[in-house]
Amino acid sequence: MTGPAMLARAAALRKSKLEAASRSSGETLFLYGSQTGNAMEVAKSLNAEAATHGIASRVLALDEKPLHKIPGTTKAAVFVVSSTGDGDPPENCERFHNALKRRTHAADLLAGVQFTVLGLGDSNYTTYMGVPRVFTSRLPELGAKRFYKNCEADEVDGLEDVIDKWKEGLWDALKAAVSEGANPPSVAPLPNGTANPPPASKESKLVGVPPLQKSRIKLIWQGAETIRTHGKLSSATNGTVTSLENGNPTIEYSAAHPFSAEVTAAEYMTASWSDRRVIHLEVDIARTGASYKPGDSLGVLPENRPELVDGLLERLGADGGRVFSVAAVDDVGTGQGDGSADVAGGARLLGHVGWPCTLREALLRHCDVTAVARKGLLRVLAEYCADSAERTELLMLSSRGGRDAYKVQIQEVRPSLLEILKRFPSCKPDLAHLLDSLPPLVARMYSVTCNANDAPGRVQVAFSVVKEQTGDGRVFHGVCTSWLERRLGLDPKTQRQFVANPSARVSVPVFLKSGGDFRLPEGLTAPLLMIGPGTGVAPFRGFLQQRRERLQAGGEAGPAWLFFGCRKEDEDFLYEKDLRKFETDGTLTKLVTAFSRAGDAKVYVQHKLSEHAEKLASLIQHGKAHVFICGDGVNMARDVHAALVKVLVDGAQMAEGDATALLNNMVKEKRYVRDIWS
Ligand SMILES: Cc1cc2nc3c(=O)[nH]c(=O)nc-3n(C[C@H](O)[C@H](O)[C@H](O)COP(=O)(O)O)c2cc1C
Repeated sequence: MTGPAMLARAAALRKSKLEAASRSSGETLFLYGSQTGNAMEVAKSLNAEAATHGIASRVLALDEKPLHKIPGTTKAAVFVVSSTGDGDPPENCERFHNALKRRTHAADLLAGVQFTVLGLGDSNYTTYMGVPRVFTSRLPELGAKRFYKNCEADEVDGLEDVIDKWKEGLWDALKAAVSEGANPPSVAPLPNGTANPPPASKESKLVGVPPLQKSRIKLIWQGAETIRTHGKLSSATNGTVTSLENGNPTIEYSAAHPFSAEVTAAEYMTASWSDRRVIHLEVDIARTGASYKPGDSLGVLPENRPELVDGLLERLGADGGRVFSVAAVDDVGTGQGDGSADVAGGARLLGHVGWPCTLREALLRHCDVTAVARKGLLRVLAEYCADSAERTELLMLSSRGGRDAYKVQIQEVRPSLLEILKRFPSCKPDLAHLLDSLPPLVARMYSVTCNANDAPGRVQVAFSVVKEQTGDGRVFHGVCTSWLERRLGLDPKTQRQFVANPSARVSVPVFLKSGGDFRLPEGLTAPLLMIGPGTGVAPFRGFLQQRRERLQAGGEAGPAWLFFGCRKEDEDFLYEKDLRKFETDGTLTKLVTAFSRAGDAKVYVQHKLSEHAEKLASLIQHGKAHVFICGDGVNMARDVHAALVKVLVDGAQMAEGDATALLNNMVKEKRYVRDIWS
């Protein structure tokens, strides 16, 4: 037999073995990649619902189960994935997503695995369904077989209805998929509604209570010794554990592996009398050896408020200083809980917590305890109420029938986990179940606002201190930005600025992330149209520093326009001095400002675009301009897009359809790039 024939035969043999292995065994998985918790909630509730259909399954974040551990152990997989940034993978599926994209796998890597993909996205983003579409195209290329239609749920249409409709056919298809071959794994079907004993009379009137998302994990309490053997630093006094690297150019830093960067400068950029606070922050990254370009972002890993965490520990009656490891509840042989063994069929559960660690560390740095409580979490909390009225109330809030109450009492009022537990005093949740139900505390991304050569060894970012009025008149403080403000010792009332102190250095855990297509075009000739209201101006300061550097090296340059918007010239004109200087030294051809609160009528950047319709239309149509939009709010991006269509209609007498087609084409050519957040 020739070499290639032998290889082909070996591959065929491997494929049939794999197929046979996963036909006769292998589990059903709901795998999610989720940044803000939607996909996680959907996957967890699908997993809980599967039990009501008699299907035994497991739910995992994608990075809890490496790609190479899918074949052989997995029979059917339902992937529920979203995108973040500009078509970027959520933090908890970065590794899986990157592995999936790699072109070096055997074409039959996933032979025998059956799948379907539920993508969550928002069609306002340029790279709509960026990540889910990687899954829908790569899984079959690697030999996996689709057992049910894929679905794309768009935030614009509302996720729930689309997902409910898609779910209708899912269960029969999944049952058929898992029962193909011998010994389908199953559980006795549970009655629809609660997965628990017959409800009390008031409960029985509730409509659409979701099935309970069972705990996947148990906690294994350990001595502090474990921490030392895993090379982490521990502080016996406050029970916190940190695994932050302090500078090693060979390491690639990421959310899972941040760098502890010293703060070198920080100051308010907004007036002392303004209720809006924007902070310019600079950190030292010289020791990382990392490089970046304008358009990239700095990820910051925040901490919850210590008082909140201590209050939670007290309410839970738990000792925050105790160290724990994690094992799967159904773990039989593996999962020694010592941090070295994989658990649950090759998965490392609760990977985002980075166990072993203390309970306080987990709640302080790894679990989000202030996010809007998901219905799945409320359903879990209901399970631990001794008082039946409290249980019924929590079940109602988690139910389909309680949709309006959930909106008002949970989404609008935004109670933290501690506030919910205080409202339901009889609730004594199991710690493992609670930790497994809390969403991860994810990194917050801030656009780099400088050019590397203008701030050697440093990175600068700008961020608004987030505060929102809640439905009951309190103020919700953004986790990361208020943590940074506190950590920097800045005081908005006195406008106290940060002063670097060598004997009391302040550091924050960070990592850099590529901006993808959000880049200053090569060369100088293409006209630039930059639209960045508020902190959306941040990347453009970097673009303009980079452009100035290129201009100094000589060469013909096309025009560059910047549209900036804020409330008032003397209140929140971010980087005013720098922007004006760019205009006077010729880096910027024109700086157009929109002050929304300067006069009687609100003026925004989109209004200013219309004022320059003819010139802008010519730059876009004939000059092949590159258009960049950056800023807070999907609405802003939508309004600016509509204004650009109008610019082409009014300024170049194009038909509306042609104007839209031109802009869509520019998106494809990467000449129209947006970086928006909400
Ligand atoms: C900062 C940010 C960036 C986003 N980027 C994209 C994107 O590039 N493409 C897309 O289709 N949806 C994008 N979305 C929409 C999300 O994918 C969508 O809201 C989804 O429901 C979030 O699911 P998750 O909570 O599981 O992460 C973005 C949302 C945010 C907040």
